[in-house]
Amino acid sequence: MSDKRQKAIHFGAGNIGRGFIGPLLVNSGYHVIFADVNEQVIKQLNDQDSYNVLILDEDEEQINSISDVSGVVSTSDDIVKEFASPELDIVTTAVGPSILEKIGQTIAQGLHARREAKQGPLNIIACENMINQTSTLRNYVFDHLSDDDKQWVKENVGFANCSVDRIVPPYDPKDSDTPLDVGVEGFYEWVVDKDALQRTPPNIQLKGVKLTSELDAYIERKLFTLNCGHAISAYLGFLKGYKTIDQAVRDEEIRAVVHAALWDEAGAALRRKHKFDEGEYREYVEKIMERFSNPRLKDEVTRVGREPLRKLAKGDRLLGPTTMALEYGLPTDNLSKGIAAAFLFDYEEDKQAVELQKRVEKEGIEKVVADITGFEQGGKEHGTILEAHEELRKKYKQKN
Ligand SMILES: NC(=O)C1=CN([C@@H]2O[C@H](COP(=O)(O)OP(=O)(O)OC[C@H]3O[C@@H](n4cnc5c(N)ncnc54)[C@H](O)[C@@H]3O)[C@@H](O)[C@H]2O)C=CC1
Ligand SMILES: O=P(O)(O)OC[C@H]1O[C@](O)(CO)[C@@H](O)[C@@H]1O
Repeated sequence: MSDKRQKAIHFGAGNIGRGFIGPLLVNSGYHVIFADVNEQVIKQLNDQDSYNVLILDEDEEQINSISDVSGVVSTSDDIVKEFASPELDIVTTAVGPSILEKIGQTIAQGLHARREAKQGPLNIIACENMINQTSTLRNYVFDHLSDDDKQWVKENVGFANCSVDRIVPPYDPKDSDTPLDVGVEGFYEWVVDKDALQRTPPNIQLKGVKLTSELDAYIERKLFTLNCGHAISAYLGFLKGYKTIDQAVRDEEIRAVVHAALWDEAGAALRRKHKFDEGEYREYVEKIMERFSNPRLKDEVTRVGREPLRKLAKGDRLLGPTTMALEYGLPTDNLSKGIAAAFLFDYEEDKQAVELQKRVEKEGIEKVVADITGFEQGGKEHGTILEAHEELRKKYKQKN
């Protein structure tokens, strides 16, 4: 690697970091420095020349070798020093929404060091499954900056929101040559708010990234279609005893619910709000159903359903489209089945699932549904969810 090569720092050397964002930055010409708390992964990244990204599509066998990467432990001083490097151009994250607060402080220290070193502008993009996650990260960063640093950051650092879509489940180590290898689907979409970006010399063109001034439409389309359908497939699949998403969507009953939720309910609302072309949106939904059906991904329902309280947050993938559909007077029966199934996700290894089940046991399902969804007890939508919950509970939980 030449010393003058432009650098990117990516927080989170996990599935999406190694399987999507890192490779895309490398292909754009950056040397990528992964920053992670996992010291073993960081050591492997520094010890190995490269790792493989395996494309796991049904009709495609492809292996891409990713080199020109290194790692730093994100809690060490090394990461702060990297921020002061003249070659640093972009900082990205894929650590999980709940970790953004923690790395906010590290990024603030890094930006302070960059200002002290009199280095130039920079862009920061958080790639998490959450609406406007970079704005959230920016707030955490600002919590740790002095007034002078804040002024410098406002003038020199672009915080751009984005939408990020590629299914990258944990990869079975038995199937790979090295523990760093990842298995991904061929499809990917990374859409970034172009108006929030700072101009940074020498302006590397990010390859494979779509820049837009209409990010809200892309974010809602992705979260309320791909993530919504995924979550419904996961929760209904879990109830019916399926292990993976492809098994769940091959079940005719589940497939019908997911498809109707996406096309007739969430999709109908999205098409009204964002004026998406009907034909293009239909293709988008069909492509998503095909992606879910990919047996080579072996994507477990418990991974896709992870953290049900986050997924049941207002504005997230289940309640977001439901509220939007209700605003347009559209049906929500299938979305409500997905929501009801989320309340039955009693997966013992998931902390949020355990917490949710404890609340239901203690406070009763009527109250918990009302508190979490915001739909009033006695109201129509609350009733639809409760009815679906009762039906699913009786059918799959075999309790009276
Ligand atoms: N896996 C996927 O298909 C997709 C995931 N996402 C989003 O990307 C984010 C990451 O997801 P995954 O890659 O699946 O998770 P993951 O668990 O595979 O990776 C997260 C990584 O963050 C690291 N980490 C945790 N705390 C950290 C800290 N304080 N500093 C630095 N690194 C830290 C972990 O050690 C881990 O390597 C989530 O927000 C997820 O919603 C978005 C689109 C696709
Ligand atoms: O990563 P989260 O938000 O827990 O949700 C799982 C979702 O993330 C993805 O891994 C990537 O979008 C999807 O496969 C799935 O809908």
